[in-house]
Amino acid sequence: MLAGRIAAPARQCLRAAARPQPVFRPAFAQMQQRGFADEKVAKFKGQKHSDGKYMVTLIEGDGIGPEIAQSVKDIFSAANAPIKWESVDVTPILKDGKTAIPDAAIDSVKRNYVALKGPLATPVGKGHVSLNLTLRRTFNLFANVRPCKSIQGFKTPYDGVDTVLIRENTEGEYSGIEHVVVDGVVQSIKLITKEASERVLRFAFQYAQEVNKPKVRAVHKATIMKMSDGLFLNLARDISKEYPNVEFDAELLDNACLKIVSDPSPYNDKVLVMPNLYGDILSDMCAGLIGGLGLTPSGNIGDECSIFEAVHGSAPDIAGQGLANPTALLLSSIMMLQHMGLFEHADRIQAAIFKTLAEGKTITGDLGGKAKTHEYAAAVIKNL
Ligand SMILES: NC(=O)C1=CN([C@@H]2O[C@H](COP(=O)(O)OP(=O)(O)OC[C@H]3O[C@@H](n4cnc5c(N)ncnc54)[C@H](O)[C@@H]3O)[C@@H](O)[C@H]2O)C=CC1
Ligand SMILES: O=C(O)CCC(=O)C(=O)O
Ligand SMILES: [Mg+2]
Repeated sequence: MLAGRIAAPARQCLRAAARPQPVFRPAFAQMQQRGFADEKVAKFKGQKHSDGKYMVTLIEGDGIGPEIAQSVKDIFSAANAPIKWESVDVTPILKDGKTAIPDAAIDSVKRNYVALKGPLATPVGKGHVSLNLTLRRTFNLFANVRPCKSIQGFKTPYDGVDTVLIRENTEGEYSGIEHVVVDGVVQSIKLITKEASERVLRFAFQYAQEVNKPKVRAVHKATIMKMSDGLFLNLARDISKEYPNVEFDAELLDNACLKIVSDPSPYNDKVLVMPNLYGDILSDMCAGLIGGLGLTPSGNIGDECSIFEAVHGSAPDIAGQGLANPTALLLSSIMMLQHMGLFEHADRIQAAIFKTLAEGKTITGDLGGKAKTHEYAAAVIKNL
Protein backbone atom coordinates (compact mmCIF):
# COMPACT_ATOMS: atom_id res chain seq x y z
CA MET A 1 0.00 0.00 0.00
CA LEU A 2 2.68 2.42 1.13
CA ALA A 3 4.80 1.64 -1.93
CA GLY A 4 1.87 2.58 -4.13
CA ARG A 5 1.82 6.11 -2.66
CA ILE A 6 5.54 6.77 -3.01
CA ALA A 7 6.91 8.12 -6.27
CA ALA A 8 9.23 5.75 -8.14
CA PRO A 9 12.50 7.60 -7.40
CA ALA A 10 11.71 7.80 -3.68
CA ARG A 11 10.81 4.13 -3.68
CA GLN A 12 14.16 3.30 -5.19
CA CYS A 13 15.90 5.34 -2.47
CA LEU A 14 13.96 3.59 0.29
CA ARG A 15 14.71 0.21 -1.19
CA ALA A 16 18.39 1.06 -1.44
CA ALA A 17 18.48 2.32 2.15
CA ALA A 18 17.06 -0.99 3.38
CA ARG A 19 19.65 -3.09 1.55
CA PRO A 20 22.35 -5.08 3.30
CA GLN A 21 25.96 -3.98 2.93
CA PRO A 22 28.06 -2.79 1.25
CA VAL A 23 26.19 0.47 1.48
CA PHE A 24 25.88 1.94 -1.92
CA ARG A 25 23.89 4.86 -3.06
CA PRO A 26 22.51 4.15 -6.51
CA ALA A 27 23.77 7.20 -8.35
CA PHE A 28 20.66 7.39 -10.51
CA ALA A 29 18.58 8.49 -7.52
CA GLN A 30 20.79 11.55 -7.16
CA MET A 31 20.54 12.26 -10.87
CA GLN A 32 16.79 12.29 -10.52
CA GLN A 33 17.06 14.74 -7.60
CA ARG A 34 19.28 16.97 -9.67
CA GLY A 35 16.69 17.11 -12.40
CA PHE A 36 18.39 15.04 -15.09
CA ALA A 37 15.98 13.94 -17.78
CA ASP A 38 14.46 10.48 -17.25
CA GLU A 39 15.98 9.31 -20.51
CA LYS A 40 19.49 10.18 -19.33
CA VAL A 41 18.94 8.56 -15.93
CA ALA A 42 17.72 5.39 -17.60
CA LYS A 43 20.81 5.25 -19.84
CA PHE A 44 23.09 5.86 -16.91
CA LYS A 45 21.82 2.66 -15.28
CA GLY A 46 23.18 0.64 -18.19
CA GLN A 47 22.12 -0.39 -21.65
CA LYS A 48 19.44 -3.09 -21.75
CA HIS A 49 19.41 -5.05 -24.97
CA SER A 50 16.49 -6.77 -26.67
CA ASP A 51 17.40 -10.09 -24.99
CA GLY A 52 16.83 -8.48 -21.57
CA LYS A 53 20.56 -8.42 -20.77
CA TYR A 54 22.75 -5.45 -20.02
CA MET A 55 26.08 -4.98 -21.77
CA VAL A 56 28.84 -4.00 -19.34
CA THR A 57 32.41 -3.09 -20.30
CA LEU A 58 34.94 -5.34 -18.61
CA ILE A 59 38.56 -4.31 -18.12
CA GLU A 60 40.22 -7.39 -16.64
CA GLY A 61 43.37 -5.53 -15.70
CA ASP A 62 46.90 -6.57 -14.79
CA GLY A 63 48.45 -8.97 -12.29
CA ILE A 64 45.69 -10.76 -10.40
CA GLY A 65 43.08 -8.94 -12.55
CA PRO A 66 42.27 -11.78 -14.98
CA GLU A 67 42.05 -14.34 -12.13
CA ILE A 68 39.59 -12.35 -10.04
CA ALA A 69 37.64 -11.21 -13.13
CA GLN A 70 37.17 -14.90 -14.02
CA SER A 71 35.58 -15.48 -10.59
CA VAL A 72 33.14 -12.63 -11.19
CA LYS A 73 32.26 -13.99 -14.64
CA ASP A 74 31.76 -17.54 -13.30
CA ILE A 75 29.62 -16.44 -10.35
CA PHE A 76 27.49 -14.06 -12.45
CA SER A 77 26.93 -16.76 -15.00
CA ALA A 78 25.92 -19.32 -12.33
CA ALA A 79 23.58 -16.73 -10.78
CA ASN A 80 22.01 -15.97 -14.19
CA ALA A 81 22.77 -12.29 -13.67
CA PRO A 82 21.54 -10.44 -16.77
CA ILE A 83 24.96 -9.11 -17.67
CA LYS A 84 26.88 -9.57 -20.93
CA TRP A 85 30.53 -8.63 -20.61
CA GLU A 86 32.28 -6.64 -23.32
CA SER A 87 35.98 -7.18 -22.66
CA VAL A 88 38.27 -4.36 -23.73
CA ASP A 89 42.00 -3.88 -23.78
CA VAL A 90 43.35 -0.70 -22.20
CA THR A 91 47.03 -1.18 -23.06
CA PRO A 92 48.04 2.48 -23.33
CA ILE A 93 48.69 4.18 -26.64
CA LEU A 94 50.46 7.46 -27.30
CA LYS A 95 48.20 10.21 -28.65
CA ASP A 96 49.80 13.60 -29.33
CA GLY A 97 52.72 12.56 -27.12
CA LYS A 98 50.44 11.75 -24.16
CA THR A 99 49.35 8.43 -22.65
CA ALA A 100 45.85 7.62 -23.81
CA ILE A 101 43.33 4.82 -23.50
CA PRO A 102 42.60 3.09 -26.86
CA ASP A 103 39.50 4.47 -28.61
CA ALA A 104 37.81 1.05 -28.68
CA ALA A 105 37.85 0.91 -24.86
CA ILE A 106 36.58 4.48 -24.53
CA ASP A 107 33.82 3.85 -27.05
CA SER A 108 32.76 0.71 -25.18
CA VAL A 109 32.39 2.55 -21.84
CA LYS A 110 30.54 5.42 -23.57
CA ARG A 111 28.20 2.96 -25.24
CA ASN A 112 27.51 0.85 -22.15
CA TYR A 113 27.58 3.58 -19.44
CA VAL A 114 28.73 1.01 -16.87
CA ALA A 115 32.08 -0.79 -16.52
CA LEU A 116 33.80 -3.21 -14.15
CA LYS A 117 37.54 -2.85 -13.94
CA GLY A 118 40.32 -5.03 -12.55
CA PRO A 119 43.50 -3.39 -11.20
CA LEU A 120 45.88 -1.62 -13.57
CA ALA A 121 49.56 -1.45 -12.67
CA THR A 122 51.41 1.86 -12.84
CA PRO A 123 55.18 1.91 -13.34
CA VAL A 124 57.14 3.72 -10.62
CA GLY A 125 59.09 6.76 -11.84
CA LYS A 126 59.30 6.88 -15.63
CA GLY A 127 56.76 5.14 -17.87
CA HIS A 128 53.12 5.68 -18.71
CA VAL A 129 50.95 7.71 -16.37
CA SER A 130 48.44 5.84 -14.23
CA LEU A 131 45.74 4.36 -16.43
CA ASN A 132 43.46 4.30 -13.42
CA LEU A 133 43.73 8.06 -13.07
CA THR A 134 43.51 8.47 -16.86
CA LEU A 135 40.22 6.53 -16.92
CA ARG A 136 38.81 8.60 -14.05
CA ARG A 137 39.75 11.81 -15.80
CA THR A 138 38.69 10.68 -19.27
CA PHE A 139 35.18 9.96 -18.05
CA ASN A 140 35.08 12.66 -15.39
CA LEU A 141 34.36 10.13 -12.65
CA PHE A 142 34.41 12.76 -9.95
CA ALA A 143 33.45 10.75 -6.87
CA ASN A 144 35.11 7.59 -5.67
CA VAL A 145 32.89 5.81 -3.14
CA ARG A 146 34.76 3.38 -0.88
CA PRO A 147 32.60 1.55 1.66
CA CYS A 148 34.28 -0.73 4.20
CA LYS A 149 32.33 -3.05 6.43
CA SER A 150 33.37 -5.86 8.80
CA ILE A 151 32.76 -9.31 7.42
CA GLN A 152 30.55 -11.39 9.66
CA GLY A 153 32.45 -14.39 10.95
CA PHE A 154 35.86 -12.98 10.07
CA LYS A 155 37.42 -11.74 13.30
CA THR A 156 39.78 -8.79 13.35
CA PRO A 157 40.75 -6.58 16.32
CA TYR A 158 37.87 -4.30 15.30
CA ASP A 159 34.21 -5.31 15.46
CA GLY A 160 31.39 -3.72 13.52
CA VAL A 161 33.40 -1.46 11.23
CA ASP A 162 31.07 0.31 8.77
CA THR A 163 32.85 3.29 7.23
CA VAL A 164 32.16 5.08 3.95
CA LEU A 165 34.78 7.27 2.41
CA ILE A 166 34.22 9.53 -0.58
CA ARG A 167 37.31 10.66 -2.37
CA GLU A 168 37.58 13.51 -4.84
CA ASN A 169 38.70 11.60 -7.90
CA THR A 170 39.89 13.96 -10.63
CA GLU A 171 42.41 16.44 -9.24
CA GLY A 172 44.21 17.32 -5.97
CA GLU A 173 47.60 15.73 -5.44
CA TYR A 174 46.90 13.40 -8.39
CA SER A 175 46.67 16.15 -11.01
CA GLY A 176 49.95 14.85 -12.39
CA ILE A 177 51.38 18.34 -12.90
CA GLU A 178 55.07 17.96 -12.05
CA HIS A 179 58.22 19.53 -13.35
CA VAL A 180 61.89 20.02 -12.59
CA VAL A 181 62.48 23.61 -11.52
CA VAL A 182 66.28 23.25 -11.58
CA ASP A 183 68.41 20.15 -11.18
CA GLY A 184 67.59 18.66 -7.77
CA VAL A 185 64.40 20.69 -7.28
CA VAL A 186 61.09 19.21 -8.38
CA GLN A 187 57.68 20.78 -8.08
CA SER A 188 54.40 18.88 -7.95
CA ILE A 189 51.18 20.84 -8.07
CA LYS A 190 48.17 19.99 -5.96
CA LEU A 191 45.28 21.43 -7.88
CA ILE A 192 42.05 22.09 -6.01
CA THR A 193 39.20 23.77 -7.84
CA LYS A 194 35.89 25.12 -6.60
CA GLU A 195 34.04 23.24 -9.33
CA ALA A 196 35.44 19.77 -8.59
CA SER A 197 35.27 20.26 -4.82
CA GLU A 198 31.66 21.42 -4.84
CA ARG A 199 30.70 18.52 -7.08
CA VAL A 200 32.14 15.85 -4.79
CA LEU A 201 30.97 17.61 -1.62
CA ARG A 202 27.36 17.76 -2.82
CA PHE A 203 27.65 14.13 -3.81
CA ALA A 204 28.82 13.28 -0.26
CA PHE A 205 25.95 15.15 1.40
CA GLN A 206 23.38 13.53 -0.86
CA TYR A 207 24.97 10.14 -0.35
CA ALA A 208 24.85 10.64 3.44
CA GLN A 209 21.12 11.30 3.27
CA GLU A 210 20.43 8.38 0.99
CA VAL A 211 22.30 5.76 3.01
CA ASN A 212 21.00 7.11 6.29
CA LYS A 213 24.31 8.23 7.72
CA PRO A 214 23.25 11.80 8.45
CA LYS A 215 26.71 13.17 9.25
CA VAL A 216 29.41 14.34 6.86
CA ARG A 217 32.97 14.90 8.00
CA ALA A 218 35.53 16.62 5.77
CA VAL A 219 39.04 15.26 6.29
CA HIS A 220 41.71 17.84 5.47
CA LYS A 221 45.04 19.40 6.30
CA ALA A 222 44.04 23.05 5.98
CA THR A 223 46.38 23.92 8.83
CA ILE A 224 49.30 23.34 6.43
CA MET A 225 47.76 23.56 2.95
CA LYS A 226 45.92 26.69 3.88
CA MET A 227 44.83 27.66 0.39
CA SER A 228 44.13 24.32 -1.30
CA ASP A 229 42.65 22.31 1.58
CA GLY A 230 41.38 25.64 2.94
CA LEU A 231 39.26 26.08 -0.20
CA PHE A 232 37.96 22.50 0.04
CA LEU A 233 37.06 22.99 3.72
CA ASN A 234 35.39 26.37 3.24
CA LEU A 235 33.33 25.00 0.38
CA ALA A 236 32.35 22.03 2.56
CA ARG A 237 31.14 24.46 5.25
CA ASP A 238 29.17 26.48 2.68
CA ILE A 239 27.60 23.45 1.06
CA SER A 240 26.66 21.94 4.43
CA LYS A 241 24.13 24.81 4.74
CA GLU A 242 22.25 23.36 1.76
CA TYR A 243 21.71 20.17 3.80
CA PRO A 244 20.25 21.21 7.18
CA ASN A 245 19.34 17.59 8.00
CA VAL A 246 22.96 16.45 7.74
CA GLU A 247 25.40 17.32 10.53
CA PHE A 248 28.75 18.60 9.34
CA ASP A 249 32.15 18.73 10.97
CA ALA A 250 35.79 18.48 9.96
CA GLU A 251 38.89 16.69 11.16
CA LEU A 252 42.60 16.89 10.43
CA LEU A 253 43.85 13.92 8.42
CA ASP A 254 46.56 12.81 10.86
CA ASN A 255 44.17 12.87 13.78
CA ALA A 256 41.55 10.98 11.73
CA CYS A 257 44.14 8.22 11.07
CA LEU A 258 44.98 7.92 14.76
CA LYS A 259 41.35 7.86 15.83
CA ILE A 260 40.19 5.34 13.21
CA VAL A 261 42.85 2.78 14.12
CA SER A 262 42.26 3.36 17.84
CA ASP A 263 38.48 2.93 17.62
CA PRO A 264 36.65 3.01 14.27
CA SER A 265 33.14 2.90 15.80
CA PRO A 266 32.59 6.70 15.99
CA TYR A 267 33.08 6.77 12.20
CA ASN A 268 30.23 4.36 11.47
CA ASP A 269 27.51 7.00 11.38
CA LYS A 270 29.46 9.40 9.16
CA VAL A 271 30.38 9.79 5.54
CA LEU A 272 33.98 10.97 5.22
CA VAL A 273 34.79 13.22 2.26
CA MET A 274 38.27 14.35 1.30
CA PRO A 275 40.76 15.34 -1.42
CA ASN A 276 42.21 12.65 -3.67
CA LEU A 277 45.44 11.53 -1.95
CA TYR A 278 43.95 11.39 1.54
CA GLY A 279 41.14 9.18 0.24
CA ASP A 280 43.61 6.87 -1.45
CA ILE A 281 45.58 6.34 1.73
CA LEU A 282 42.70 6.25 4.20
CA SER A 283 40.80 3.69 2.13
CA ASP A 284 43.72 1.22 2.24
CA MET A 285 43.94 1.89 5.98
CA CYS A 286 40.23 1.18 6.47
CA ALA A 287 40.65 -2.07 4.48
CA GLY A 288 43.25 -3.06 7.08
CA LEU A 289 40.64 -2.74 9.83
CA ILE A 290 38.40 -5.45 8.36
CA GLY A 291 40.90 -7.98 7.03
CA GLY A 292 42.73 -6.40 4.11
CA LEU A 293 42.51 -5.28 0.53
CA GLY A 294 40.98 -8.55 -0.63
CA LEU A 295 37.66 -7.34 0.83
CA THR A 296 37.04 -3.71 -0.08
CA PRO A 297 35.08 -2.50 -3.14
CA SER A 298 34.66 0.89 -4.75
CA GLY A 299 32.73 2.80 -7.37
CA ASN A 300 33.98 5.67 -9.54
CA ILE A 301 30.91 7.75 -10.28
CA GLY A 302 30.50 10.42 -12.94
CA ASP A 303 27.56 12.13 -14.60
CA GLU A 304 27.92 10.19 -17.86
CA CYS A 305 29.08 6.75 -16.76
CA SER A 306 30.51 4.79 -13.83
CA ILE A 307 33.39 2.35 -13.38
CA PHE A 308 33.45 -0.09 -10.49
CA GLU A 309 36.72 -1.55 -9.19
CA ALA A 310 38.36 -2.96 -6.05
CA VAL A 311 40.40 -0.66 -3.80
CA HIS A 312 43.46 -2.86 -4.28
CA GLY A 313 46.07 -2.94 -7.03
CA SER A 314 47.46 -5.66 -9.28
CA ALA A 315 49.16 -7.51 -6.37
CA PRO A 316 52.25 -8.58 -8.40
CA ASP A 317 53.55 -10.58 -5.41
CA ILE A 318 50.76 -13.16 -5.76
CA ALA A 319 49.73 -12.77 -9.42
CA GLY A 320 49.28 -15.87 -11.56
CA GLN A 321 49.28 -18.27 -8.60
CA GLY A 322 45.55 -18.56 -7.90
CA LEU A 323 46.06 -16.99 -4.49
CA ALA A 324 44.07 -13.76 -4.95
CA ASN A 325 40.89 -13.10 -3.05
CA PRO A 326 38.22 -12.05 -5.58
CA THR A 327 35.84 -10.70 -2.89
CA ALA A 328 36.81 -7.05 -3.37
CA LEU A 329 36.09 -7.17 -7.10
CA LEU A 330 32.97 -9.23 -6.46
CA LEU A 331 31.64 -6.66 -3.97
CA SER A 332 32.48 -3.95 -6.51
CA SER A 333 30.34 -5.87 -9.01
CA ILE A 334 27.55 -5.94 -6.38
CA MET A 335 27.83 -2.15 -6.10
CA MET A 336 27.57 -2.11 -9.88
CA LEU A 337 24.37 -4.21 -9.87
CA GLN A 338 22.89 -1.91 -7.20
CA HIS A 339 23.83 1.10 -9.30
CA MET A 340 22.02 -0.51 -12.23
CA GLY A 341 18.94 -1.15 -10.08
CA LEU A 342 19.40 -4.94 -10.33
CA PHE A 343 18.81 -5.39 -6.60
CA GLU A 344 17.57 -8.97 -6.56
CA HIS A 345 20.65 -10.29 -8.34
CA ALA A 346 22.86 -8.12 -6.15
CA ASP A 347 21.28 -9.46 -2.96
CA ARG A 348 21.49 -13.08 -4.05
CA ILE A 349 25.15 -12.99 -5.03
CA GLN A 350 26.10 -10.89 -2.03
CA ALA A 351 24.37 -13.31 0.37
CA ALA A 352 26.33 -16.21 -1.15
CA ILE A 353 29.62 -14.32 -0.76
CA PHE A 354 28.95 -13.47 2.89
CA LYS A 355 27.79 -17.03 3.62
CA THR A 356 30.98 -18.45 2.14
CA LEU A 357 33.13 -16.06 4.15
CA ALA A 358 31.19 -16.72 7.37
CA GLU A 359 31.50 -20.49 6.94
CA GLY A 360 35.25 -19.94 6.78
CA LYS A 361 35.91 -23.35 5.16
CA THR A 362 36.83 -22.22 1.67
CA ILE A 363 38.57 -18.88 2.03
CA THR A 364 41.75 -17.54 0.47
CA GLY A 365 45.19 -17.20 2.05
CA ASP A 366 44.89 -13.47 2.87
CA LEU A 367 42.05 -14.43 5.26
CA GLY A 368 43.99 -17.34 6.74
CA GLY A 369 42.47 -20.01 4.51
CA LYS A 370 43.95 -22.40 1.96
CA ALA A 371 41.50 -22.08 -0.93
CA LYS A 372 42.61 -21.06 -4.39
CA THR A 373 40.75 -18.23 -6.11
CA HIS A 374 38.67 -20.62 -8.24
CA GLU A 375 37.85 -22.88 -5.25
CA TYR A 376 36.48 -19.91 -3.33
CA ALA A 377 34.44 -18.89 -6.38
CA ALA A 378 33.07 -22.46 -6.62
CA ALA A 379 32.05 -22.30 -2.94
CA VAL A 380 30.21 -19.02 -3.58
CA ILE A 381 28.42 -20.65 -6.52
CA LYS A 382 27.37 -23.54 -4.27
CA ASN A 383 25.93 -21.06 -1.80
CA LEU A 384 23.89 -19.16 -4.38
N1 LIG B 1 42.94 0.95 -8.83
C1 LIG B 1 43.98 0.28 -9.23
O1 LIG B 1 43.96 -0.35 -10.29
C2 LIG B 1 45.20 0.28 -8.38
C3 LIG B 1 46.39 -0.05 -8.95
N2 LIG B 1 47.52 -0.11 -8.18
C4 LIG B 1 48.75 -0.56 -8.84
O2 LIG B 1 48.96 -1.92 -8.47
C5 LIG B 1 50.36 -2.21 -8.46
C6 LIG B 1 50.76 -2.91 -7.18
O3 LIG B 1 50.58 -2.04 -6.08
P1 LIG B 1 50.81 -2.46 -4.57
O4 LIG B 1 51.31 -1.28 -3.85
O5 LIG B 1 51.57 -3.73 -4.51
O6 LIG B 1 49.34 -2.64 -3.98
P2 LIG B 1 48.33 -3.86 -4.12
O7 LIG B 1 47.03 -3.36 -3.66
O8 LIG B 1 48.40 -4.45 -5.46
O9 LIG B 1 48.88 -4.95 -3.06
C7 LIG B 1 49.13 -4.65 -1.70
C8 LIG B 1 49.16 -5.95 -0.89
O10 LIG B 1 47.84 -6.45 -0.79
C9 LIG B 1 47.76 -7.76 -1.33
N3 LIG B 1 46.49 -7.87 -2.07
C10 LIG B 1 45.97 -6.92 -2.88
N4 LIG B 1 44.84 -7.37 -3.42
C11 LIG B 1 44.65 -8.61 -2.98
C12 LIG B 1 43.65 -9.60 -3.20
N5 LIG B 1 42.59 -9.38 -4.00
N6 LIG B 1 43.77 -10.79 -2.59
C13 LIG B 1 44.79 -11.02 -1.75
N7 LIG B 1 45.78 -10.14 -1.49
C14 LIG B 1 45.70 -8.94 -2.11
C15 LIG B 1 48.96 -7.90 -2.24
O11 LIG B 1 49.33 -9.25 -2.39
C16 LIG B 1 49.99 -7.04 -1.54
O12 LIG B 1 50.63 -7.79 -0.54
C17 LIG B 1 51.07 -0.88 -8.66
O13 LIG B 1 51.48 -0.83 -10.00
C18 LIG B 1 50.01 0.17 -8.38
O14 LIG B 1 50.22 1.33 -9.09
C19 LIG B 1 47.48 0.11 -6.83
C20 LIG B 1 46.31 0.44 -6.23
C21 LIG B 1 45.08 0.59 -6.95
O1 LIG C 1 46.73 4.30 -10.27
C1 LIG C 1 47.45 3.77 -9.46
O2 LIG C 1 48.53 3.27 -9.77
C2 LIG C 1 47.06 3.69 -8.02
C3 LIG C 1 45.66 4.12 -7.76
C4 LIG C 1 45.26 3.85 -6.37
O3 LIG C 1 46.05 3.58 -5.50
C5 LIG C 1 43.85 3.85 -6.01
O4 LIG C 1 43.00 4.16 -6.84
O5 LIG C 1 43.53 3.56 -4.85
MG1 LIG D 1 45.14 3.19 -3.59
